Amino acid sequence: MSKVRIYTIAKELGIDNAEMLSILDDLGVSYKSVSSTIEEDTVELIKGIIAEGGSRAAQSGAGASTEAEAAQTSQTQTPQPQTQVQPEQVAQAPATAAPAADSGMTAEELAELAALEAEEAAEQAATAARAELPHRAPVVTIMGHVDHGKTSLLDYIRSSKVAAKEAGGITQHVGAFEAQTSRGKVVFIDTPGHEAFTTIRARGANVADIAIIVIAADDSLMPQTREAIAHAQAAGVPMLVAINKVDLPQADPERVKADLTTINLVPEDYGGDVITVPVSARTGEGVEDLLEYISLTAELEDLRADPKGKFGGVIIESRVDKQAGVLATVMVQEGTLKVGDFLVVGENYGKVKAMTDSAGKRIKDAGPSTPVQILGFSEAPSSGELVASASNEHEARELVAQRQEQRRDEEEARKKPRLSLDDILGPLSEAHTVNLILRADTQGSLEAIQGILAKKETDDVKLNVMLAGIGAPTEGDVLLASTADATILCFSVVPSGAVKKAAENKEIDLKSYRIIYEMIDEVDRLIKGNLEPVYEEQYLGRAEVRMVIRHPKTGNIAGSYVTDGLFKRGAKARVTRGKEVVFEGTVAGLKRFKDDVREVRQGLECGINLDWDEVQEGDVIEASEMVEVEQ
Ligand SMILES: Nc1nc2c(ncn2[C@@H]2O[C@H](COP(=O)(O)OP(=O)(O)OP(=O)(O)O)[C@@H](O)[C@H]2O)c(=O)[nH]1
Repeated sequence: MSKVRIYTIAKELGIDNAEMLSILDDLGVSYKSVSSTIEEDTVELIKGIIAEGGSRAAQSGAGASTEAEAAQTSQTQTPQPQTQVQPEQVAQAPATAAPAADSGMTAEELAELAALEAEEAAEQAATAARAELPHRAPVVTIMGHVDHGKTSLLDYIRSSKVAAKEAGGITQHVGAFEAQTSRGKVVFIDTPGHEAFTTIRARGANVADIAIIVIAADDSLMPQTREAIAHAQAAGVPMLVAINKVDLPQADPERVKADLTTINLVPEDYGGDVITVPVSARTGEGVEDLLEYISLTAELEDLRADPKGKFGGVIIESRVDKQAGVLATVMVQEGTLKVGDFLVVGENYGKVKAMTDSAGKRIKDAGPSTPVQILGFSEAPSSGELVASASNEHEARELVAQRQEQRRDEEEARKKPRLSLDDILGPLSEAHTVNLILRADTQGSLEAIQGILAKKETDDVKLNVMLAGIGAPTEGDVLLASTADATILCFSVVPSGAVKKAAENKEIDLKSYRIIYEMIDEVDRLIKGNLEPVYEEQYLGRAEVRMVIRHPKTGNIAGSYVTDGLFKRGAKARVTRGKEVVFEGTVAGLKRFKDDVREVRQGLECGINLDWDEVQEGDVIEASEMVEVEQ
């Protein structure tokens, strides 16, 4: 029985890939990706379903609908889902006692539920609104080991996919170019390499939608291949593997695929979901397939942007031309950029005096996923800086002033560190993960270290080895660490002065070890630092209230005698009268005679302020404190 690729059959049937996957889900057919194959029988079944039209959901028995149907329904409905809860309903919810009784929920629970529903409805509305936006072209970056053919691949695509007329117009490198493929436009970032990619990310921008990892078929996985993969994974960008140089007699694409499995990237032929495409940048073999896979991946990513929305873009690169002045390449991400617009980058602004597309043609406006070179900045912005627009010069200046003020505030705040809830508890949304970049002298040491680390993970703290590389750490590692808040641990390799300095500048922990167990101790410390602290109540002491001193300002003070242990200011206090606990609170103040003191020991008299006016002679106050316990 022959098998057919999912995307091929989708194309044949004239439905998009997402819908095809949805039908397969309904039928309970398992697949890895759109390039997985399915049996002819299944294809016949799908053809039948499509011919029957709307009966698909019924046939599945689960009542599930495809995305296409969902989209149709949302179009026929009012824009806001019917279940949406209006804010005033949320506000009223706590007061509606009757439904609370009916549903068995408290008023608070009902309010919480209503708030959740409102949030969900708002999310649905946002998703529905987004689904109405037009698609945009994917932005692709090419990464891989030195000499594996990144530049050659870009050159091949540029020379074959940029219209000949326009190709003549390319006089200089602008950092990105647009290729026309049979499935539409694809934008390529023209500076290959993972450092360039992560430099942009380190400034807070994500410019590439898809990463192509180029691996030479005669060389297979090399140190920078692993680095490139780690950088793409850290960015959460989908990857396609281009196995290049397949024209060479010594090319061994199968070895590349087998090697990929050793770093947990399992190619489709091996039952995984990593798409590998054999190509030759020299002969052009496989390049069409690669472009096809790029478009398929983009389709699944459902890339959309609003050309009418607020403009947002990223600086790809900039340079100073002796005659023209500052030339900056901007990737338009949202909205439309027009000649005459005011742009704000960091704390500078400029006016777009002239704009050219990546083929060197003068243009007046540019929509999403368009790289443009603009003239108008007085200072060269850095790649990765975000670009915003302002409607006039006044607004641009105001935005710059706001940013300057914000920066000063942040600098001030940094000078006097204040603990936030996040500092104490850690960000609530994030699981505790320790990100590590490992560098060692040999593959053997790396494997030994990873073996030990795998046993260190606990349910509470996960270790994420973003990159395990042979050789000294690089500046690229420091960049990666800075975007992922990772620690770099080196075993038997030492960083160069430049890398050390880069780590210092970016405040990255970079440590070198000669003894594996010292390195593991460090990991233990990192794990410990990420564990939620566990506190235990510990008894401190007991005091008897012998008289109550009325105090108009601070409230009543319990004149007491410490019969056991000690009392501390700030300790927890529990007051018992006879056998009954009458108050629980804190020791707000502690006095010996007229002086405020931190603690009072057994056998001494003191004044205890509990911030509670009902204390009586004869009450017993017990003090305790919460102490962190070793785990
Ligand atoms: N036979 C063959 N040679 C190729 C192919 N692709 C690239 N090369 C050659 O491999 C060498 C390196 O190619 P580049 O494109 O410069 O590689 P790169 O990855 O951009 O290298 P760096 O920019 O130095 O990181 C050049 O001599 C290319 O001509 C290919 O598909 N087949």
